[in-house]
Amino acid sequence: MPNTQANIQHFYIPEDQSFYLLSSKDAKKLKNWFALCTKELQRLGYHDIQLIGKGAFGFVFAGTTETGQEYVFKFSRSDLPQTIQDRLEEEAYMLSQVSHAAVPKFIAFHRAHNQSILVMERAPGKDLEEYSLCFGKIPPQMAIKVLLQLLDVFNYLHSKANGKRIQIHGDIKPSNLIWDESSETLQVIDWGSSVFAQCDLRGQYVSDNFMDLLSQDMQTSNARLGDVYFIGDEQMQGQLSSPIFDYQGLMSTIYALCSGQGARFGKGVITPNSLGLPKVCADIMNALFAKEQVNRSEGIKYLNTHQFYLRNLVFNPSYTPTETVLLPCYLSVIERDVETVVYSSRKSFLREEVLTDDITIEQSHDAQFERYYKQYLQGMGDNEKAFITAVSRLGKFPLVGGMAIRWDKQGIEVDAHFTLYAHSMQRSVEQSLANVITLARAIHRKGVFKACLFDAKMTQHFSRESATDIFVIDSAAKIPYRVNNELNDVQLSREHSYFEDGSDPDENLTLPLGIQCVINELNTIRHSGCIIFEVLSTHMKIHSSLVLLDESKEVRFKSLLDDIIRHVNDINDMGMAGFMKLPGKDPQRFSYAATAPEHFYPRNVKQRQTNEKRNDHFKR
Ligand SMILES: Nc1ncnc2c1ncn2[C@@H]1O[C@H](COP(=O)(O)OP(=O)(O)OP(=O)(O)O)[C@@H](O)[C@H]1O
Repeated sequence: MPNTQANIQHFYIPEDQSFYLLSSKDAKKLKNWFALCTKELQRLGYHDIQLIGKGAFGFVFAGTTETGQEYVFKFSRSDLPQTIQDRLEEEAYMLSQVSHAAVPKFIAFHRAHNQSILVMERAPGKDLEEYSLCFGKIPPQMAIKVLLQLLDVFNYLHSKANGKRIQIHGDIKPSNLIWDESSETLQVIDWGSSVFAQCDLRGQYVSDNFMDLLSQDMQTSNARLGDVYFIGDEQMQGQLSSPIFDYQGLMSTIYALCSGQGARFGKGVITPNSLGLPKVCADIMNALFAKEQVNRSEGIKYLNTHQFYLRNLVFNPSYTPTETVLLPCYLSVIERDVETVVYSSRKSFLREEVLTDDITIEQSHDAQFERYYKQYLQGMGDNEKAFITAVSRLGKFPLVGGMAIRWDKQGIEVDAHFTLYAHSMQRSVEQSLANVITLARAIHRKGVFKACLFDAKMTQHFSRESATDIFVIDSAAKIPYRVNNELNDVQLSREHSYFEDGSDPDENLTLPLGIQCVINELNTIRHSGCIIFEVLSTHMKIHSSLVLLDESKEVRFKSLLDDIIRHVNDINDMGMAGFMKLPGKDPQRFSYAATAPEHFYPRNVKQRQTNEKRNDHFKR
């Protein structure tokens, strides 16, 4: 088991280490590495090389062959332990075993200078996580298409026909499904968790003969963990590998896509019955999410025997359910590329939860498991995990701002302000914000949760040789801000300092008096946003997203921000400290609610459609 204590060092943990938050040395190393990969691929005769994705294990490039075929090159991260890097070769082998139209073909596996590269065909389209971030919750008719196509892949994968071994994918989730909008077809990628199944769907050992059974250690699971945000109980508990894993991944995927979330944890609050799905689909989802294994197995059986019924469900393309905006997001006048990073007080949020070891599988060397630990999800209840995950998802939009949620006896009080830099994503962002609120309403606790979203491209970096040296300050270093008069009618903003309720456990950096005085004076000028100081032994970062709301004070505001830079070398402590100011009118209040209201796809759509058609005809 990884040492939890050792992993929990900083409170404000970015979801993913943004390139823009790396020290200049690390950023240069990564840039050089990308350049090297690109050069290497060009040398091999590929053109139009671009970085198209990154995951926990590696980076993915795309390139085109001389004959115009598009390939994908998956590089393992060179900073991972060798045992994990070797997994890419196993992934290549498992992919090479698959021959299905919905799976990109394996091309080659190379190892050069300690660097492994997996080459495969490029699946056309967008991965479904990105798709759902762009367009929000997917409609039920699309969900059914995704579901049926995945069942078709499973049908092939899990079959023993023609001497084939039962293979499981083991990591079905939105970002591993590439959706081609024009043909409405999907392709399944990322075979890094794929194994040959030890059991079939009925739980019978899979083996061709008796001797095989004797020679195999049937007590030890060969399962890979998959993504902890999407896997089911069987895989999480390290049971023998079976096709059940894929059905759990499938249902988590459909659930996440239909609810606009990035995980399955919220299913007890944003229930399958609240997603606007046809009742039969919600029933199947409920069965697959059931606590009792027997109900889950029944659900899979039902799903497989009722595919015909699902295929023939009728939807009304003009039907759009009404949606309530619980928290608005404001659109910036200018659209631009923002590298959003979320810093939140999730560590103190978790600290209140009882830490229990709910994982029994020996997974200490699994990178996914590390990620789970790093994000402090282990030991939390499902609703809390869902809430934290929903906040993290906000960081995937070009969105800046902040939010403070306070739980009290009557419910929650929410102070928030968000600005979105891509107008087309407004619906998706507002759905994600609504999810944060719905999940917060289902959690009973006392205290405050705070989250700041800022653009990592605006972060100011300072470096020094060692912890006892002073930081080198570039004369051009400036804390950026923008001026906005649009919010002038808003009442004086409320400050949310992380110190506001006395000494905050999330704060472990003591700022020098000079900076504290500047912050106090800044607080008297109408502005919103956040400023966060992060001091490491040889690297210091000042993250910010400041909006001045009183133009008449601009000269003073600017000079105070310059004063902060001047005082940087008075800091003789390490850790983090931050301040957030929200322009909030009155904070919004919401009562507690254990679950979202029920909502199914309306029945008799066919009849309504026919009536509508008849009326249309009549009008003509
Ligand atoms: N064959 C492919 N065709 C198109 N896009 C691909 C392909 N393979 C990978 N990608 C893109 O690269 C991203 C990362 O790839 P992949 O999921 O295989 O990496 P990983 O390191 O295993 O990620 P994870 O952390 O999800 O396990 C995908 O989400 C997808 O956008």
